[in-house]
Amino acid sequence: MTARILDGKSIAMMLEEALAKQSAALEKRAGRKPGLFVVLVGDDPASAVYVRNKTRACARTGVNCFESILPASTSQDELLGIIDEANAREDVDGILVQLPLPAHICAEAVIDRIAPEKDVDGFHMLSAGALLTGQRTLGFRPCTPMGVMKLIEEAGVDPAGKNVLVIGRSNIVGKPLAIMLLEKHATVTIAHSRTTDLKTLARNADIIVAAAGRIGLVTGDMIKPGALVIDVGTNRKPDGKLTGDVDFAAALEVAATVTPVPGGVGPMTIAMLMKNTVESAERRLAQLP
Ligand SMILES: Nc1nc2c(c(=O)[nH]1)N[C@@H](CN(C=O)c1ccc(C(=O)N[C@@H](CCC(=O)O)C(=O)O)cc1)CN2
Ligand SMILES: [Mg+2]
Repeated sequence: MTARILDGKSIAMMLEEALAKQSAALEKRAGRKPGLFVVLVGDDPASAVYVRNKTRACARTGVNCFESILPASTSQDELLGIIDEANAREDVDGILVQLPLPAHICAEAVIDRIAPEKDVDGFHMLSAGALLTGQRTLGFRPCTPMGVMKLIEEAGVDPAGKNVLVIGRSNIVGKPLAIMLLEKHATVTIAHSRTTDLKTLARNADIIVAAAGRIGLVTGDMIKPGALVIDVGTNRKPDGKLTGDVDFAAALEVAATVTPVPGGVGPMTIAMLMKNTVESAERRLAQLP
């Protein structure tokens, strides 16, 4: 059996084409493009790549990108001041602070300083609460879980009644994704570093989402034949190449559908960021007197 490879890059490009039309129509009504304010602190090379990919996606989707690239020595108070300024700007619909931040800065304090109506990363406490309580008109949903849900839909799999194993319990991926899957009536198990017998849980799963950040975590013998396997991992191998958490070649032999790394979840994350930004601009325009 050779699984279908779900091409996140081309799905993301199709979504971005639709968003470009939506933002062009919005620009005609509002007299300005949607605006995204992107903050990068420090010199983490991976973060620099992700921010560059986001600014390119802004260009493709007709979103104005305002970049604030700050040295690693930036203080928390300086950063909070920059957030306050972006919160007050009329031409900024979305604000994102690229994570991780340098160790001397408290990420939670910075994220919660972002005006909730501009929290297009969906990391603010209000967005998390809205997700947990199923409110769709308040806050935003985090981009990677949104991208995973879209990939599941594109795979033609309805999560209702399915056993889904989410490996990883981060605030960015595992926890919000579990809530979104529950909303779609899946039976969700969250596995993490203290989970015993991951193999038995995985063998029972109709859908596996691997988001633990460990090369080779999901091996072929852990996958139920015919399962959908979504790989959120972005790990660097010693040769510098990017790889996921799943043994991709082995998964192809057992699963029905598998996402690749690169070219799976990553581009979907960025497309969903653009979606949230355009949605924020729509909401803010609708509230003008
Ligand atoms: N403020 C945020 N910080 C972080 C987030 C986030 O959603 N918001 N998520 C991750 C990193 N991330 C987005 O920022 C992200 C990671 C990977 C990709 C991606 O497109 N990956 C490509 C490969 C890119 C490469 O060559 O390195 C792929 O998988 O095809 C996009 C976004 C942590 N921080
Ligand atoms: Mg990917």
